[in-house]
Amino acid sequence: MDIFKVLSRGIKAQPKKNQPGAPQLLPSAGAKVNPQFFHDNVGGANAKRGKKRKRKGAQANNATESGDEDDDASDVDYFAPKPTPEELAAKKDAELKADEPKKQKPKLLEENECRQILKSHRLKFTVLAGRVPQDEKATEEKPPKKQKKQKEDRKKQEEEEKKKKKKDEDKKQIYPQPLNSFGELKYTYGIHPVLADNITRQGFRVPTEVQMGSLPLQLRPEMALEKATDVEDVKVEKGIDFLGVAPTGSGKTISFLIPAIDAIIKRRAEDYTPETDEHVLQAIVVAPTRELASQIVNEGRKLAIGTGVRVVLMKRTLRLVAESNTQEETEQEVKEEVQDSDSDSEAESEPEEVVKIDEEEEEEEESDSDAEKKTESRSKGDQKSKKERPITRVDILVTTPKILLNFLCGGEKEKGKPRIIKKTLPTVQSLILDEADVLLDPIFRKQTMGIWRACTHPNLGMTCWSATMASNIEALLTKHIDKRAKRTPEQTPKPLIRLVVGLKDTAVPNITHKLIYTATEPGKLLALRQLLHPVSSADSGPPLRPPFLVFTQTIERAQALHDELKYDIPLEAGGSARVAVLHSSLPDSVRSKIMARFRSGEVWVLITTDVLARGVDFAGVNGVVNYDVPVSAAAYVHRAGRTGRAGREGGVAVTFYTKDDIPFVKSIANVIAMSEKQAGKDIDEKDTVKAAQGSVQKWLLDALPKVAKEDKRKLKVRGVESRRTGGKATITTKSSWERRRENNRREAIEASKRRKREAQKAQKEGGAASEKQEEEWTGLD
Ligand SMILES: Nc1ncnc2c1ncn2[C@@H]1O[C@H](COP(=O)(O)OP(=O)(O)OP(=O)(O)O)[C@@H](O)[C@H]1O
Repeated sequence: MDIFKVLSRGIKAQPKKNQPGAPQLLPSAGAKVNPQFFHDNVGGANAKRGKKRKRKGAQANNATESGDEDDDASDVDYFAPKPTPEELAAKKDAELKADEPKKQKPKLLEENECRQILKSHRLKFTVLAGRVPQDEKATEEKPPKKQKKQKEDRKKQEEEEKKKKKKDEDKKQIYPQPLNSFGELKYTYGIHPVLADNITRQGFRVPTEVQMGSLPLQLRPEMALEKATDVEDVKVEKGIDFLGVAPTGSGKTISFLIPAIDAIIKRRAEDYTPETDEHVLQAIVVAPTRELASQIVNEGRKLAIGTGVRVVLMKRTLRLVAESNTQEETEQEVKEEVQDSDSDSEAESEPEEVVKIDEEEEEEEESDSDAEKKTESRSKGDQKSKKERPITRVDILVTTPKILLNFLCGGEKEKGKPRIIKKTLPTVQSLILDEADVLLDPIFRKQTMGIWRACTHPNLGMTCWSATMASNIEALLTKHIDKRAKRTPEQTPKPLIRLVVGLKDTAVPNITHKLIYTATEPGKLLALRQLLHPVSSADSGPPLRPPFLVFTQTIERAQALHDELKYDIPLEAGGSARVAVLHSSLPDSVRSKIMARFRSGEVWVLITTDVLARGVDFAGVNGVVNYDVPVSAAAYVHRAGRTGRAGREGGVAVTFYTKDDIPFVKSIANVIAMSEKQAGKDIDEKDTVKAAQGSVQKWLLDALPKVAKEDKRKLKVRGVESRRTGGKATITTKSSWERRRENNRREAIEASKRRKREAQKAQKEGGAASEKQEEEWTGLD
């Protein structure tokens, strides 16, 4: 046996298996095989050929990367004279030159091979906007026709257009180069070596599908499309706009951070002079919640180590380099956005908890800065000190929408007044929208659009990311990109390329979904307790292992559920410290502490609202419980996606539903059925859903009622109405009879207290009056 192993034994105490915080319960418990979700075997000889080439290319790159090339020792002359410094320098130069052709002439795959690889990983690229029309003249020169005939022609044309719409979609598909290994980032796409080393240091070995598809196009679009055919009208010299739709936990964050950081390093190298500031705001990442924004900052900082790129989280007290806005049209445009969003009824949206996050953030920020202002005003006066705050030096700014818009508008929104963007950010060349569908949803649309307008650089690039993307949001994005291109006709329009990984809008395909019906609200609590029970007997192999998240509809319900559950974990297993609650009403510092405790595995059950539904990455969350039904299919996808991240197997998503939820469960059941189909769990030969194997019974799926659009919209905004107020808003196992009895008792006690108080008051008043009378009466004396 290795003597060092023997000696080092006992230095580090090994935690016992069932001890609280033992490794099997830490958030790394999920089996991690491959971060990729899809690796289909696409049949045919071509597929083999594609794969073979891929392996060869990857091997070549790996060899270059690790410097493994065989050295031939037979050439070495041990007795040769020592080379002079000049000779050594010349040799180094020659070596560098020999290296150059490798970087300049990377091996690219033929389109056919790209197609096979992209297909096997279920990557689909479509050009949504910005194709440059090739035969404009031909359409202009058509001879005029008679009115009647023109009408008929138009009708025919419309019908044909409808028929061909699907075909056109396929036609617009393109097949760019995929990224076969992270080594290619350095040797083929020329990212900075320090950035490449940071990626390796994070332990990322294989690119996920979204990274495979998006990185080549974002880094070197012209190279990524070099071998693609039918792309003459896709002009990419000025870069591209990009829309990435990929499953939750598939690594979208580094897909947008790597190009952003690399572009900054390159621009800095090109433009640097001793007079210019090293840090110029060049990229903005917008995310809907503070938790997500600070997570992105952390990821960005890890990737930017040693590159000199500064990634900063936006705060109210931050001052940025900005120009005064001189465009008169801005006010009008912001108004237009509001009208657009009002008329848009189909948009997917999150419940008001999400809206609240941003608003409350402002309130908290306000209180912080108020305190700051007070101390400052004591010495120099409020206004003056505000002006003297130093400008923050930043390259990449990560922000929630409202806080940045407030900076651009010079303060909070005043009631009844339109917002005017007073400052612009002309240096920003890249705008990144994470969770773009919710940022472009009516909830955040005005703010997001305001930020977009303030980024006035003529070559602004836009990338949008989410696991779900409603078609109306996509259309809105396309419309605005087109509009922007029209405003600068002298520029070549950038194409908007969309990448969809797997099926659009489906949940994580590698987790188990469970729909559980309980007739009543108290029944849900009992069912959750049954799921929780295995927590205290970890040996029995529970189906839902900690750590897991429990989602409720409202803050009040989250709080109430926490009160009910906090003593359910035995003291020996950690007791009430194992259960925590997190929602937007809690102060920022408390939220951060709970997040840290959950990440470290100290908290096993985290009860929360939709504030944690999007983007937040807890690497090893084993399960998600939807205590209250999610308000939309998209909300289900995002909640369920907190588990099974980066390809981890074994995640479970349990959804409870009661009688009240039946009208709304169909869309969720459909998502579950589709994601199981996508994972290949329940497809028979005829490609139909097998009732027995899937989590959702087919008869149930068919029987569930369809919901009217208006009801769906209401549900998205307010959730299930009965859970907001009244008896059903509270969470308890007590029967309604018991609760009514308790209520009556409470009310009786209250009434008796009130009567007592009133009697005391009356007595006091009576006493005071008689005292006064006594004081005034002087007769006997
Ligand atoms: N190539 C990779 N190999 C292994 N792990 C990876 C890779 N890329 C990203 N990850 C890890 O996968 C996890 C999920 O990544 P990320 O948060 O970017 O997902 P996402 O697609 O943005 O999810 P969501 O839609 O929920 O926001 C992170 O912990 C990240 O570190």
